[in-house]
Amino acid sequence: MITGLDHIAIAVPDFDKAIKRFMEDFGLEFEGAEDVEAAQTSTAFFPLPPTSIELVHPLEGRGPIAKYLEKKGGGLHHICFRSDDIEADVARLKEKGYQFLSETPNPGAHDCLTIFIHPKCCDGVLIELNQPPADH
Ligand SMILES: CC[C@H](C(=O)O)C(=O)SCCNC(=O)CCNC(=O)[C@H](O)C(C)(C)COP(=O)(O)OP(=O)(O)OC[C@H]1O[C@@H](n2cnc3c(N)ncnc32)[C@H](O)[C@@H]1OP(=O)(O)O
Ligand SMILES: [Co+2]
Repeated sequence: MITGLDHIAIAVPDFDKAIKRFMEDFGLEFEGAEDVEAAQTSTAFFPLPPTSIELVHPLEGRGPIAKYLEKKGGGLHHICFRSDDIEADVARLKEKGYQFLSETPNPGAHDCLTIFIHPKCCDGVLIELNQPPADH
């Protein structure tokens, strides 16, 4: 079951500058940065309960965010729904015809399991589902 809006992600061409902007100009709490090798992405989180802002930037210049930045320069990249049973939600949504971008969930930030639905399935919005670890 989907239980909340875990985060809203923004793709940024200058990671340090964007972190500074969200901290200093918008006054948000900076939780920290985390490189997610499996997603070839550097992430930075700003908790804004009950959700968070996630900044995403290419890790070592490669991966999906690099391609997105090449085309668009930056912008709102995806939204992420939190799930309490990601396998069940994936199965349920697959039955309805949603196309997932991997066969199974992969490691994401904060030790979550994470999987993406193709934007063409949701009116052009890239949707991530994640499930926090059991001890979260
Ligand atoms: C998991 C760690 C972390 C976390 O929260 O825990 C993250 O969130 S990491 C986030 C980075 N990871 C991903 O984005 C993985 C999923 N994304 C992909 O697999 C690709 O980016 C994909 C398939 C969405 C697009 O890749 P492709 O190689 O097909 O790129 P194209 O440029 O050819 O795009 C095809 C088509 O999709 C549209 N598009 C691309 N990105 C987005 C987007 N973020 N939002 C909406 N639409 C998007 C693009 O414009 C093309 O549309 P078209 O009409 O065909 O021109
Ligand atoms: Co995300």
